[in-house]
Amino acid sequence: MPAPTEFLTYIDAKADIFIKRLADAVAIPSISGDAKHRNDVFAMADWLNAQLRQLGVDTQLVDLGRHKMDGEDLPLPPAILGRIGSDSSKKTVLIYGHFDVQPANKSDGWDTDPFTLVVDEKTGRLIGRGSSDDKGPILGWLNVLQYHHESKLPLPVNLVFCFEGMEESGSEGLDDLVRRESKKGGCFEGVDCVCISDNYWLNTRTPALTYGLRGLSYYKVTISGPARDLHSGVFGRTVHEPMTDLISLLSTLVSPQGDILIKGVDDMVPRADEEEKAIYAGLDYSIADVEESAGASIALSADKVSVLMGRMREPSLSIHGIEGAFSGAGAKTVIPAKVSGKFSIRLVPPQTPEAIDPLVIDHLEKAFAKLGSKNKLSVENLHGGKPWVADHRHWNFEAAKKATKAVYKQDPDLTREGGSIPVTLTFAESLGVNVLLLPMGRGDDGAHSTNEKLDRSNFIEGSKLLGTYLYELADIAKN
Ligand SMILES: C[C@H](N)C(=O)N[C@@H](Cc1c[nH]cn1)C(=O)O
Ligand SMILES: [Zn+2]
Ligand SMILES: [Zn+2]
Repeated sequence: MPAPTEFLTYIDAKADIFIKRLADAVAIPSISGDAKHRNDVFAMADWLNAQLRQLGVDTQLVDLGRHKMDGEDLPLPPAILGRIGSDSSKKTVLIYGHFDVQPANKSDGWDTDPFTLVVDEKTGRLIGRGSSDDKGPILGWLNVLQYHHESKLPLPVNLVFCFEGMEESGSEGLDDLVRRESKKGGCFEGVDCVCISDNYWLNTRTPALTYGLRGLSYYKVTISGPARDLHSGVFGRTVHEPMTDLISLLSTLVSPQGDILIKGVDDMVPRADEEEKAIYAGLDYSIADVEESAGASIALSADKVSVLMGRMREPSLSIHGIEGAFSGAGAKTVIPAKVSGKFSIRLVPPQTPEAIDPLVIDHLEKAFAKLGSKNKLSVENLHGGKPWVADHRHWNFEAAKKATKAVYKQDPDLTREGGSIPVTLTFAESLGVNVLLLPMGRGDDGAHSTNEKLDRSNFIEGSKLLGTYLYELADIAKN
């Protein structure tokens, strides 16, 4: 059964109201990685919970306990579990999304306030933190619900929702909840498949279905020594400087060409054969696409296949920042007493955080010993998640392919995502069902970056896509 034409026209007709709702969601700065914003993540959970309830979803807020972040003991934001429909003749689809966002400050280089959604009428861009990652896609599901609620039409499938507020900070507490609720009698019992809309097309033209994610291992390496910050004129060339040690250590991790220099990490991954390379060669992607979304001509290679493999099927190591370093305006002549370098490794099968941790720690300890410094080293793993790859020949993907064809009049690219959604593998393993990633946004949305946006057409056509996918699933269930 195709999606009713009325559904498609309804989504078009209500576009401005849906954009207003996205503006309300973006206005809540639900930054999970910043203790100062923890109340906002709670406020965002309440906002979303109220929206779901208004649209007929039976929900509960689940307390996930507490955790330590940057030495502070904090309450974890609740997960929202919901259900609408319990018709045993219909398929049951679990929808996951996250309502937390990455940090954003105007001073990072945003052109506008990150938490005020700007509708750029000229370009059709909806600009604001979380517009693409992941508030826009979550609101896409609300748009689908709203049509059915207002038209008093039953959904073509039963829906179970699992929304969390800690995805950008390691999904703390969620794995246990998913495992618990997947058991007999749990909220997820009877789920036939999972759909996650939380990644991006490869480019700006071709819709995508995604069957793989990289995992993640995030590290904080701290060097401390002096009892306090020191004057470089008084102590320079007199003491071991933590920042000098840290920069030396960080420079041993990865080459400027992206090769990971920690022994054993790159070697863990089997090489791609010609058949696999042909998959990457067939994707609608070019070096111009990567350079356009990066905003500069800085691709590591001129070869499309090697660039795509670097993003989709190889591990990568990125250095993110240095806590405790002087970063203000002016020229302060300080020797910082304690500095922490933050870096992460994106993992691919068969790598896991457990297998990578000892290699990283051993590497850092040996490299630090070589410096002959009297400072102190400590290494922490802040969070991690395993990589995931799914069977894209499954009926869950077939339904999404048909829906894409119906809405976008195009076949989707089949992609593996370079980013991570830690809970994906937990869903796949605990429920034993297929998981599909159905992205709403484009490759140039700038998720995690400045001026994050979602194109109006992706929000509106993407909402149609999510609804149409549910109808295609119901159709497959009947045949
Ligand atoms: C792909 C997804 N939208 C996303 O952005 N995931 C994050 C997850 C994460 C882990 N630590 C911090 N964030 C990502 O891939 O970075
Ligand atoms: Zn993200
Ligand atoms: Zn996300």
